[in-house]
Amino acid sequence: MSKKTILNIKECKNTKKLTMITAYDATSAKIAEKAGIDMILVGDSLGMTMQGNDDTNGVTLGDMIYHTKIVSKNAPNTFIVADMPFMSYEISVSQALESAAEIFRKTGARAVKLEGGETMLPQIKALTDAGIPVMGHLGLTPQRAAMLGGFKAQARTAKGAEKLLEEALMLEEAGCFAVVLEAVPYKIAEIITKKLSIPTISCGAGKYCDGQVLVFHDMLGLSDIAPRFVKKYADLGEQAVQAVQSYIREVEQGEFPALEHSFNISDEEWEKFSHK
Ligand SMILES: Nc1nc(=O)c2c([nH]1)NC[C@@H]1CN(c3ccc(C(=O)N[C@@H](CCC(=O)O)C(=O)O)cc3)CN21
Ligand SMILES: CC(C)C(=O)C(=O)O
Ligand SMILES: [Mg+2]
Repeated sequence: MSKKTILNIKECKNTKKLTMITAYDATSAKIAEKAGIDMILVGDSLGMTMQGNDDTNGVTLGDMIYHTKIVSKNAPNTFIVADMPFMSYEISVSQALESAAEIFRKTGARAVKLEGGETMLPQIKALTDAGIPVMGHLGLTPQRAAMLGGFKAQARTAKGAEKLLEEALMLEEAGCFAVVLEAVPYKIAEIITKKLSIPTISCGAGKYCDGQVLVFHDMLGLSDIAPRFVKKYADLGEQAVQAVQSYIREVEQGEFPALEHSFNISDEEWEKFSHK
């Protein structure tokens, strides 16, 4: 399987559901590529999954570059999108261009994702004009959680839904090749999906979007947070604790390491040594 382009991704609208998962390190990148995912997101959710913070706002451009480089190297045939972290693009168009250029040059990401609607249109236009594909992100935009009153579902009023639809259309017009809709009612996401000609990617936006994204750690049961839109496909966190407990018990009881985990020496050499 070879690396997709933004054209391949756009073509998936109305033909094939797009699948996306986050990855932050070599292990998750290899697993995602081996499984055959369409796109990997190096999400700023790494501030929570990798760094153990309560939000994503502590993540720096340097952090994103570090993790995206590792992911690109270990998933060389998968389309990789890197999140632009908090305050690396909001200040000005030139800041956005410089930050995205650094990500693009140094990491092997094929696109960047940034959060926000109308106020980010100048940044989105400038990046796409400069040749850097942009994935939009609307609805619950975690970098603005403080303004939204927490990690709360969005567009649950008629007025909020109107605004969301308008902004989604603006993002398409500004040049985004796809847009993530996070934590919005599925009926609203369905309407937006029908009105846009670029793919919509659901993260808690229901089944009518053109694709879906989940955080690696959440779907594998390795995460502390559990938004209602996550389905746990495995319980690796619990299995890992049990495995470490078995290890502790076996070491303490002298069962591990056994002979099969140990190196031997030939009898001849042993004789020579032990008579010294
Ligand atoms: N590991 C991880 N998974 C994510 O999905 C994720 C991150 N980190 N970090 C960035 C944001 C934060 N996200 C979150 C975090 C919590 C809820 C949550 O607990 N929501 C509640 C309340 C919803 C409401 O009040 O409307 C829920 O029941 O889903 C939702 C999205 C989504 N993103
Ligand atoms: C949850 C997804 C959409 C994201 O932005 C992230 O992982 O950072
Ligand atoms: Mg993110």
